[in-house]
Amino acid sequence: MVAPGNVVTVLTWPGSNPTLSSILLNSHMDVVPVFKEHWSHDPFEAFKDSEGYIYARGAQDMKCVSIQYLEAVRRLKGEGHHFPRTIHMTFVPDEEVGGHQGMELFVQQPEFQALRAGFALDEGLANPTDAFTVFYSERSPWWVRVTSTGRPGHGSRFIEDTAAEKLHKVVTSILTFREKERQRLQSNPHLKEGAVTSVNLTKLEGGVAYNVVPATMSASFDFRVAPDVDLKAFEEQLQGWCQAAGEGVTFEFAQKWTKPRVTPTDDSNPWWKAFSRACKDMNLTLEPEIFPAATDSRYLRAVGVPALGFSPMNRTPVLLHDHDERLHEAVFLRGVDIYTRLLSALASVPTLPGDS
Ligand SMILES: CSCC[C@H](NC=O)C(=O)O
Ligand SMILES: [Zn+2]
Ligand SMILES: [Zn+2]
Repeated sequence: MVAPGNVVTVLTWPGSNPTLSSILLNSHMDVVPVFKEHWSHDPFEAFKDSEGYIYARGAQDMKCVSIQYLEAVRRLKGEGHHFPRTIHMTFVPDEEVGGHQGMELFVQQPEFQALRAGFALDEGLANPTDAFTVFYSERSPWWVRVTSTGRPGHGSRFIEDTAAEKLHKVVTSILTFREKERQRLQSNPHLKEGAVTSVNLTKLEGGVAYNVVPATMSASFDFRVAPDVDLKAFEEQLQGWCQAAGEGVTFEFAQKWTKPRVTPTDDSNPWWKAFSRACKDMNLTLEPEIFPAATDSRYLRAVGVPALGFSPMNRTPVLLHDHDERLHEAVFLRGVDIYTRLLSALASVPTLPGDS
């Protein structure tokens, strides 16, 4: 148990050489809510239609991956394989709301240290093309609430220095920045979504009556900061926008990740070498990218475990968190084949400098 009511389940397949670090196959157990009325089938029945599409909340995010890990290990064991490195499967809670009651705590516990993870796989995203996306880093979620205070009064008057005017200035600064980043992404075909910083205005709060000018109003933003951004300078920029709007404008964080890490995707990283080699042997095309949102990989990378985000779903639209989340059975089953090969390769990576 990592926190009250939050359990991490670990399944272990011991390797033949216990001095080697292990392979961690992570997946989260929780899913996001549904709007049932917008679904073609009951989202909690895992209904398979006549074409072979499996409809379910979690079909992509990420029950598919948890089951594929289990099936790949089952197959390898059934075929009598035995690898040098231990394989652990971790099933964690709370990912969808930030992992604060899950992986964030687990990586600090002795039980995690005891796993001696050398490398981890975690979730990725579907890819609508023939290729498979693999994620080597993530953007940092910064959830920021800007609160503006000003002079109240009667709604019929030209009150000076109102909370709304100053909040409007901050909103404009931030949405102007948003547009700049959007243009930067749009104008450069080499840039993928995760390589620029995104922001959305997601909440506006304040006011009590039409004819009362409120003394305070707030706006909440979901920033996803690209991993190459200087975070100190970025926070100063936020401060600058608030200050420029006038007196009494402050901000606070509801989420603030400050330890972005990059898992190398070249042959200097033996795990990448084994992973990409196995994919090449299967004729899979890989598209390495930065994960646009946040997963538990960030906690693993931050404690020094190199991690790749990979959900083997090609020719599949990205439907996580969406209505009618679904996955074709053929893609799902091929994913089991893919993990079977990947695990054989990863659990056979020879002794590394950090091992023993
Ligand atoms: C920032 S904590 C929330 C984590 C969440 N992860 C999956 O969707 C996300 O919004 O990216
Ligand atoms: Zn997920
Ligand atoms: Zn999710």
